[in-house]
Amino acid sequence: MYQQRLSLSDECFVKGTVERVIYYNRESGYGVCLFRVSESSEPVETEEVTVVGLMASPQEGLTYTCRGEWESHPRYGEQFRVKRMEQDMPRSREAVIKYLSSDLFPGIGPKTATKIVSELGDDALKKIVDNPELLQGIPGVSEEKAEMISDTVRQHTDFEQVMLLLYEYGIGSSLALKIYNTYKHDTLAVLKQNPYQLIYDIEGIGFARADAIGRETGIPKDAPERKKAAVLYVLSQAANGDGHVCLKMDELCEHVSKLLGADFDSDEWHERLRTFIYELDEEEKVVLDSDEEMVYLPSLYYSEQGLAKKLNWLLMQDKAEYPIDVVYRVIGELEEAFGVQFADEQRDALVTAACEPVMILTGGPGTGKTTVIRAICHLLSRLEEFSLDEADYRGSDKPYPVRLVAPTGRAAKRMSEATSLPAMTIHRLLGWRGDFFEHDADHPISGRLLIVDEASMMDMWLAYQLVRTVPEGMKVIFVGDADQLPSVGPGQVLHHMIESGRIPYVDLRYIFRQAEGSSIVSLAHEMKRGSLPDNILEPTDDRRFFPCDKDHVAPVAVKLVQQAMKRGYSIFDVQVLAPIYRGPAGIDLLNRELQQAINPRREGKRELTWGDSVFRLGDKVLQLSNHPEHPVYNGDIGKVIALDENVTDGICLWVRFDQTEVGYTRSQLNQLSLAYCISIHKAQGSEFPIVVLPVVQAYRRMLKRNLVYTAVTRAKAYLMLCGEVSALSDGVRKEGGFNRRSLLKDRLQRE
Ligand SMILES: Nc1ncnc2c1ncn2[C@@H]1O[C@H](COP(=O)(O)OP(=O)(O)OP(=O)(O)O)[C@@H](O)[C@H]1O
Repeated sequence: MYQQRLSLSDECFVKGTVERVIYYNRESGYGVCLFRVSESSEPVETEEVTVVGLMASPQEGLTYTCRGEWESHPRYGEQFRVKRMEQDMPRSREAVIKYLSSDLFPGIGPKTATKIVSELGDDALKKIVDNPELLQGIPGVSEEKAEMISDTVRQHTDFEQVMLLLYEYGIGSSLALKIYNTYKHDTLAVLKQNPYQLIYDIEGIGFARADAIGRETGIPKDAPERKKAAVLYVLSQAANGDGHVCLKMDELCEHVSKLLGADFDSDEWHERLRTFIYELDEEEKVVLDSDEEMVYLPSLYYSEQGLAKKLNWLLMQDKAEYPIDVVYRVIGELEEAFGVQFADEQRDALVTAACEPVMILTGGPGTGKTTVIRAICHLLSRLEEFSLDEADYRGSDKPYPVRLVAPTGRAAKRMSEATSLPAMTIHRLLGWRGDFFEHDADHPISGRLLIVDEASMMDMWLAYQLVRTVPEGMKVIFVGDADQLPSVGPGQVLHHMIESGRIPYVDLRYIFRQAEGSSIVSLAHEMKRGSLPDNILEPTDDRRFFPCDKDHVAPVAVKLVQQAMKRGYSIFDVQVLAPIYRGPAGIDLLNRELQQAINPRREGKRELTWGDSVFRLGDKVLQLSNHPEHPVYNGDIGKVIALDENVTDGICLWVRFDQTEVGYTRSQLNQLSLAYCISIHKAQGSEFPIVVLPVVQAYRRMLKRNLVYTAVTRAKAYLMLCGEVSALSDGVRKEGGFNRRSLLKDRLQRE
C-alpha cells in the first residue's frame, strides 16, 4: 500500500484534512478518522489514510498535523496511530468558510459563513477572537449566534494553545485531554496560576510534573501553594505507597524539604515548614494530633479516630451472660453435628465469641479458622434460638441475623462455600454505589452477628466505613492471618487492633491440615519462623522446586502451567503469582508469554487491542477495581466470553465471572488486565488449587517474609516454586516490617 517505509519512529507525521470522522468518543478522546493527506514524512501511495488514537474533537473539513507512527492492523491494514494531533487554524478563504459552516457552529451554513468572511476578510477568525463585536451587524448573524461563534472560536484556539503548552511540558495526549476535560476554558488559568491543583484533580499528575509547570510559569519556590502541594503529596504518597496513616512531624518536614529542593534543606527551613504545617492544620487541610505530633490527611485522621471510637463503644456493650454450662453443652452438640472434637483453643474462641461483643480470631493456614466461623454461627443460633435458614426470612421484614463478609469476592465465595451460609463482600454489604456507600452511621446495617474474614486486608478507610455501620447489639468478630501482607491501602488495622490488647483475642496455633499431611502448610509455618525446611529442593506430594535463573522464569512457568493443563486442570485452577510487573520475570512479560502459549492468536479468533494489551476470546482476565454497577470486585478473575473489535461506542467485550457476566465499553477496559499471572498483592484473599511461584533475586527489593508467606498460602493442593533458593531463603529471613505509622493502637488504649 505504501511505496516506502522510511521510519517507524515518533517523528513520523501526516498532515491533511479530515474527510470523515468514522468514530469519536468524547469521553475517552479515542477517534478513527479518514484523512486526505497533503504532506507527510514519508511517501504514501494513496491520499486517503486512516488515523486512529487519542485526539481532540476532530472536525471534518479541518486540517491537522498528526505525529505518531505507522502500524499494521491485522484487520484494517496500514494506519497511522496518532500520538499528538494539532489543528492548523484555517487560513485560506475556502478553509475558513468550511470551518465556520462545520458542525462546530450549529445554525451557521455556508451562506452565512461566506458572508462573515466577505465582511471580515480571510483573517476573520483572528478578528473574531480579538474583537467579537465585529460579528454584530453581519446579516444573518443574530446577537445569540455572534456570541456562540466567538465563544466556539475562542474555545478552539484556547484548546489548541492548551494542548500545545501541555505537550511542551512533556504531558502526553491522554493526560493532556484529561486535564482539558477537567478544567475546560479555565485550563490556561489553572496552569498559570496554580498548576499544583493538577495533583489533586488529575490522576497521573504527581508533584514533579506539576512543579515542572510551576517552574516554567515562574511560581516562586517558596510560594504557599507549592509548599502546600508538597506537604499533601508527601502525605498521600506515604499513605498510598507505604501504607502510613500519618507521618511524624519531623519525618514529614524532612521529606517535604527534600521534595522542595536543596534550598529548603536547613534547620531554619525545617522550622519554617513546621510553622507552615501548623497553618495548614488551622485551615483543616491536614490534621495534627498534637499529643503525638503526627500529621494526617483529614480523611485518614477521621477514619482512624472514628474507628477507635466506635470500637471502644462496641467494647463497652454488655457481655452476653449465658450460663457457661449451657455454652459448653451446645459446643458439645456442635462437635457431634460436625463430627469433630474442637481443640482447646478453638473452644476458647467459641466461648469468647458467645460472650464478648467484639473479638479477634487469628491463625495460620489449616488451623481451623473457617471451622470456628461456622461453629460460631451455629452456636449463637442455638443460644439465641434464631434460624440460619435463609428461607425463614424470605418475605418477612426480619433481617437475616448473621452477616459474613470478606474484603474480596473470592474470599467471600470461599467463606460461603465453607460455612454453607450466605457471605458477601464488605462493599456489597455496605451498598457500594461507585462513589459512596448506602450504609453509614445514620443508616446502619442489620443483624445480630458480623464476621469479617481476611481482616488483614482491610485498610483504615474500609475498616472505618464498615465498623461505623454496626448497630447497637451486633456482635463483631474479625478473623484473619496476622502474618500475611498488610492491606494494600493505608493502615495495619488488624495488627494494631491486636497490639492494643483491648480486644479479646484468640490465636489458633494447632495446625490440623499439617496433621492431614500437607507439606505446603508445614512450609508456610516454617516460613513464619523465618526459615525454610532442609528438604526444600526435594519434591513432596504437594510441592516441588524447579531451579532456574530470572531469564528462564517465563519458559519454566509456561511449561509448568501447560503440564498442569495436560493433567486435566483448567487454566483457572493454575495461578502464576509474581511480585513485580516489569523485567524478564515480571508479571507483564509472564502474562504475554502465557497468553501466547495458552491462548495464541489464531486465524478467525477474535481479539481486541487496547493500549499495550491484546484481549482474546477465552482469555483469563482480572478485574482491577470494584465495579460500580455489578457485584464484581477488585481481584476477581473471569473469562472473556465475547468480544467485538468493531464496536467502538458501546459494549465491546464480555467477561464471565463466577456469579455474573459483565460487559465493558472501550473506556472501561482499563478495569481489566490479563490474569495468567497476577501480583501476590492482588491474590490476597484468594486460593487456587495450583500455584506457580517464581522467586528470583531480581525480585529482591520486594521479597519479604509476609509476601512469600502470603504467596505460598494461596496454594491449596499443589505448589510449584521456580527460581533461586537463595532468593527464597533471603526473602523468608527478611521481616516484612510492621512499621506502618498509625495511632490506632494508642487511640484504642487512650479513649
Ligand atoms: N477440631 C478439629 N478436628 C479435626 N479437624 C479439624 C478441626 N478443626 C479443623 N479441622 C480440619 O482442618 C482443616 C483446616 O480447617 P479450616 O479450613 O477450618 O482452617 P483455616 O484456618 O480456615 O484454613 P485456611 O485458612 O487454610 O483455609 C479442615 O480440613 C478442617 O476440617
